[in-house]
Amino acid sequence: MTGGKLLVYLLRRDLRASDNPILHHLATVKDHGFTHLLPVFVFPANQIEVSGFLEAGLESPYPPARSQVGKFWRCGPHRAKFLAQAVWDLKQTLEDLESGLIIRVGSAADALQHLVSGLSDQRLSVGGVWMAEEPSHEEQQEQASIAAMCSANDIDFKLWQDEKYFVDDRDTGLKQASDLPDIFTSYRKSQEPLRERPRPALPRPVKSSLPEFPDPNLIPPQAPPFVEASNLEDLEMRLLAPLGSLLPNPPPFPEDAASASPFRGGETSAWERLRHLIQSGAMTKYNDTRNGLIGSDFSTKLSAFLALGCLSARRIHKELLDFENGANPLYETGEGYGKGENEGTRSVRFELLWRDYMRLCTKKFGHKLFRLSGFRQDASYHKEWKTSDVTTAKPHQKPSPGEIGRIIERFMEGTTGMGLIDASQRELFHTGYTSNRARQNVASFFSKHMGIDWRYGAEWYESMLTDYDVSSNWSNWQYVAGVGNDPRGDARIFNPVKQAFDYDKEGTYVRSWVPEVRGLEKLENIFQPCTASKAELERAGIADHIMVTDPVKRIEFLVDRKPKPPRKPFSRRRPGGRGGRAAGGATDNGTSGSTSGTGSAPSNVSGGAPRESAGHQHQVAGNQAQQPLMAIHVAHAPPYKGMAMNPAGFQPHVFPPAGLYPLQYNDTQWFDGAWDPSGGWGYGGEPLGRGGRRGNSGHNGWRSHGGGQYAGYTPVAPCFPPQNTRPPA
Ligand SMILES: Cc1cc2nc3c(=O)[nH]c(=O)nc-3n(C[C@H](O)[C@H](O)[C@H](O)COP(=O)(O)OP(=O)(O)OC[C@H]3O[C@@H](n4cnc5c(N)ncnc54)[C@H](O)[C@@H]3O)c2cc1C
Repeated sequence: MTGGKLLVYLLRRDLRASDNPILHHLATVKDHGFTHLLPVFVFPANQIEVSGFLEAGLESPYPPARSQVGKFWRCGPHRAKFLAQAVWDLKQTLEDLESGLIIRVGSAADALQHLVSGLSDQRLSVGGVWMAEEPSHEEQQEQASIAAMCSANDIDFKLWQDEKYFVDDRDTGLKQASDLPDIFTSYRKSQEPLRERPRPALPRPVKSSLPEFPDPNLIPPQAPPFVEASNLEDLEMRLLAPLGSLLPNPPPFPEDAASASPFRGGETSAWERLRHLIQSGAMTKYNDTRNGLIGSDFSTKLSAFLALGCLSARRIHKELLDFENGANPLYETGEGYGKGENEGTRSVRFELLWRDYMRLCTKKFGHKLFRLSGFRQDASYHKEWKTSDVTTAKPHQKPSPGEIGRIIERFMEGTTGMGLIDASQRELFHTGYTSNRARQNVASFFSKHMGIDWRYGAEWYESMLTDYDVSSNWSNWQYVAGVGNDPRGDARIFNPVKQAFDYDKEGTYVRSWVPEVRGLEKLENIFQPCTASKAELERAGIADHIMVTDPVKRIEFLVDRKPKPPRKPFSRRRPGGRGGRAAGGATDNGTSGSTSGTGSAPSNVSGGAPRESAGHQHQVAGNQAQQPLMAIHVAHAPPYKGMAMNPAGFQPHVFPPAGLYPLQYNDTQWFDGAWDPSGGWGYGGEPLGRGGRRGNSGHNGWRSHGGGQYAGYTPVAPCFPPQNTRPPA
């Protein structure tokens, strides 16, 4: 091919042939100027351990791919395997198109330099390197190093717009990244109606339409000290071999448990999944089922495909459009075929916009994504996070760094003694997946109940999740940990016991992944085994289990048998106002709430979600119909319960300015309260108006706290003036 001009296309998270702007361009535009195309995928040594590819006796030039804070493998076995399958699937697809893919390990810049030098040795010229842009810090650094390498070798370098998002970057209306609103709802509103926003998906190139793949004999082999994998099994084996045992005491895989996301990596499998979701009606039902914990079809399970770019968000949208418009007979069997957008398809679009938003946050905040204090610019925010690192722990830290280290280990093993958390952590460990509902609870428990440096949790997720995505993972962790873009910050705390009652109504999920509790009968014991009587624990054979003898946290929670008092007639409830969401003070995602007095579970302890549900009102109504008879039990007598609050500095009848103020319950937990001079205290929803009614009964100013569903909380005078939380908004 002397005299030919070769284009190297470096693939990263765009592992697909369909809706791929670079392949589409090469397949459809005549004058791109290249005679040959060499698609390349490099397993990046800083993110994925590549020592399994070493030639015998040689050492890696790269440090182990371990995380910064917890020193976990950055890419654990589930994602490594899924990624290997996705890369291999793309290789086969490109071969079917009469092209191909070469697979390398190391740093992308090193690998490309080696290829460029090797190809020039053969007097073949590399004329260009193209790749799709990624917004995250390391990927940007990688782009810069490849651009520098190209410049040094006099090669054209082109960065393409990454087109795997729902609303294309060029259509958001944001002039620059810093224009992104800090509240998702504001961004969403600026993009609605979502169904009309995405650009059309690009077709898959047809056979022989791509520039010729170079003669394999001319392509230099993998640079030493590494060797190439000979087939998919070999690739998987080399990626998995160095990882060894991930935990000192890994939980055994429970009998009868099954992965909710048992899918192979790759574009082929992504399409199968997408078609199944539409044909089976699962997409249509999505809004009703999305908070499920068990089974494959309660949510789409498209996240891992999206994370690696095996599927683009706008391709999902396109298939949904075809279904809604009755334009593809393949989807005829799906409920609602040809009947336009339904609640399910609308909600899926909504979630895909959340994904966009997380990526735009990465663009806006850059490396702050990984910072302990998160996106917050707020100088008054001084939370002391607990750590297992003796060099950074505060001298007065309790538990000690050593004890925190052990707690983190138990968190990863799933033996904290908190059923929902342990079930989710074991599911994650065994399968690489856990639901969004479970993720929210896990992140909240770790960062808010335990107060441990949330980055350990985020890094563990990075290691374990098959669908790990830098923006979605770190932004969601920040959001739940109260340092990201959740306007409620520290005020949003999930009560994992109440959440288990709400979302694991029969205890099936916890029983499934924590088999030790299968012998217990009562739900409250399953969700927190330490609450069971000695006799019950002995009968179940777990009286000496560490989850029982030394739970990392106890959450006082009463199952109250008292019937719910009648609700205030709707006409007598105050409209609008601040605080909770739609009736019941339910926060995001239809977390159930209650409008009644003592004896009902205050929904806001459980809090909302790092995503709102497009159909939350529907869900809330559903939950209210089956109001759980539970109450949060406050461990200490509430000194101000039912009294007019007279916070320091504020006299009765001298109302403070509108804004957010902290309230305290249980001596340790902090919540925000929102004061609205027109309506009193609201605490529960998003105070700055994400829709919905106030969370509590809030009327008559100070007095409002004592009644309503928040009767269990104890506002105490020392909370004022605000401390340990953000200042009034
Ligand atoms: C602490 C925490 C960490 C998370 N880490 C990741 C991660 O690394 N990768 C990841 O893809 N998602 C992450 N999520 C978001 C969400 O939990 C998963 O996207 C979802 O559970 C994947 O299952 P699904 O595909 O069935 O989702 P569905 O409910 O079917 O949603 C459809 C798609 O919308 C997107 N989506 C849904 N919710 C969110 C969200 N909150 N943020 C961003 N995108 C969303 C996903 O791409 C998902 O596939 C995290 C959430 C939390 C609370």
